[in-house]
Amino acid sequence: MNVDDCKRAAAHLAASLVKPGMVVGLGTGSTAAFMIERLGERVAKEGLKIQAIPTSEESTKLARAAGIPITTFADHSVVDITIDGADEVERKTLHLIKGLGAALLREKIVAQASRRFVVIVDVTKPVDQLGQRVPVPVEVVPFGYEATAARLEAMGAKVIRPRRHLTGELLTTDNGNRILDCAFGPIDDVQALAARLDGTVGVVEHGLFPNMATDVLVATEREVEQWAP
Ligand SMILES: O=C[C@H](O)[C@H](O)[C@H](O)COP(=O)(O)O
Repeated sequence: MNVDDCKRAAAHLAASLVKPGMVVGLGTGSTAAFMIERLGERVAKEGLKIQAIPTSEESTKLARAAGIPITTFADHSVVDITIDGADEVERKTLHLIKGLGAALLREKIVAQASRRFVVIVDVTKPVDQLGQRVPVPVEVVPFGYEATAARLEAMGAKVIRPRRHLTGELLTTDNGNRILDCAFGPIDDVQALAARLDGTVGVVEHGLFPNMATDVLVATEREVEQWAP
């Protein structure tokens, strides 16, 4: 199995957890895209009746193309299940880093409103310590982002600023903000760092998701392992 086959395997197992009548949070990214495609197949072939809250404009487009009915928090304050990818999963704690796809703010809003938050990853994502492989994406308001970057650097981050598209164009999130990727290196106390980022002026949200996943499905070459906190 290549990486895409692994992502698809985890995505399909997660999609099988969705039951008729559920409000479903749709994550963002390449792994979540396989799950959206699979849910679309279930809607078309089994007549599965669900309503979905996507976590990005990109996932909204995919859901519409797949024929999945969309709803909003105006009609549903609680989400039954959210299925989303991640950039790193800490093996011992199941804390996550998310947001390399710039969708972290809506992803966190939807995950926090969910009864169950199922994370789907391939075998490249688990790490011993968060921050080991990827930076922490931090969504900041455009005004004064240089000052915000300086604050983040004072907290020990090497800040790559601000994120651009591959074309070189400055990235604007779905919420009109910027992303500063903050390399902290291996993070000893994820919750303490999350609290400091929460308290930083100019920071809208960050990609640390401590104690949020209720299930992590990790696809290896041979099977999909199911981890729980
Ligand atoms: O902002 C993006 C999200 O947090 C994604 O869920 C995360 O980057 C994982 O994406 P992928 O499944 O493409 O590796």
